[in-house]
Amino acid sequence: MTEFSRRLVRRCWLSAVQNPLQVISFPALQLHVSGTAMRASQEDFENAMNQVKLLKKDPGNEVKLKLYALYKQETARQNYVDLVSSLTSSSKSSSQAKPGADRERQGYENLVVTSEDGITKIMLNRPIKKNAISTQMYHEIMLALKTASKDDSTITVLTGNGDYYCSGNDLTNFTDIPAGGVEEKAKNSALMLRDFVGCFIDFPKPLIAVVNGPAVGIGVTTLGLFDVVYASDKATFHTPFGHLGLSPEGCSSYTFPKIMGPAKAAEMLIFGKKLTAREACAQGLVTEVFPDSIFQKEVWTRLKAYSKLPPNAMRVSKQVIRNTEKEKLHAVNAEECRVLRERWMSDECINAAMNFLSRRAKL
Ligand SMILES: CCCCC/C=C/CC(=O)SCCNC(=O)CCNC(=O)[C@H](O)C(C)(C)COP(=O)(O)OP(=O)(O)OC[C@H]1O[C@@H](n2cnc3c(N)ncnc32)[C@H](O)[C@@H]1OP(=O)(O)O
Repeated sequence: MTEFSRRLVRRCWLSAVQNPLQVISFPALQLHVSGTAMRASQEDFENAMNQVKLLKKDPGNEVKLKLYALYKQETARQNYVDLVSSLTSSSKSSSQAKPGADRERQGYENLVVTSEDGITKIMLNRPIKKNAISTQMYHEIMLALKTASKDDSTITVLTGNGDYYCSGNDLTNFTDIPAGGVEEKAKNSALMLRDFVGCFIDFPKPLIAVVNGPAVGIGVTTLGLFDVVYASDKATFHTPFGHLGLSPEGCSSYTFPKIMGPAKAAEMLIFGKKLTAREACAQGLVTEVFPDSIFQKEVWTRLKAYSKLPPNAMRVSKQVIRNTEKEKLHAVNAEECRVLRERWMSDECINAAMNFLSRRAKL
């Protein structure tokens, strides 16, 4: 490693620890002082990124992840925009509901959770990031599901705000490396993922996915654990695990072959074949597809009718259908998380995540 890159890496690391919200600044570059904060200009930042690409020696996965964690901090201002956008969409969503009839649950940063007409609706609300699931969102979704499992609604719905249903795991989740390094990160992530998927396996009431747009990764794999999946004809279903150096999760290694047969499941889970909504419906992953123009109206009319059915009968029927599988599903979940823990530490996976973060690759 050259002296420059050593200083660059050290500076990045110190910057991350000391100034988590400060725009990245590099010692080899001229710094601009604005008020009390020191900020590198956009040009400085781009120069530094180019210098990193020119490093002769690979600084290793851990350092690369730290660099990209800092790279993402350049977008701290974007977080402000995200937050404002989520506030705007929350108020839009509540304005669609009848005044006074809708009970909005407070305290979620990236979800809007409402209960009305016997239906608890959990809406992923990070449209500017295509509803990618951040670490905080995993915890929020778990909390929302646990709360919904005990509330007085009869059915629970998961959907997305904006043009996407969900773009999968937030690929910046892995740039936040704890003191114990990548291994500790992988261990913690596997534990969190196991709990997250466990909440879907154990959910006691009818669980319905209203897939309003494209679904990626874990947004697709968990669909095998829903009771009913309605999709807009604009939705697509993509599990690009091969491209990302990953392996299946969400119990899809078990549910997908069962739902669509092993060959179709392999095309999706090994080769990352993207399905249209109609293909996903033909293969049994989706219950019914609706033209996007009438999707919301048709689906919610139907769900409101379903929500009036006797709640205990619905609950018991779900249990009869699902309970024999529960133990198997928990075992599959544990095994998928064990394999993923290894995958997350692999060069294949780390390089794929960095290619996305450095804007070199998209699906
Ligand atoms: C942590 C433990 C649990 C782990 C569980 C594991 C799960 C596995 C998976 O889920 S694998 C799937 C991971 N997802 C992806 O690989 C999708 C990556 N995203 C894309 O390829 C594209 O963004 C897109 C095709 C979804 C949409 O492309 P489009 O051109 O329409 O839009 P943008 O790319 O401009 O996206 C808008 C902003 O949203 C950010 N973003 C989108 N998806 C993600 C994501 N998954 N992670 C992080 N960020 C995402 C994107 O970066 C843009 O942000 P910007 O405006 O700041 O640039």
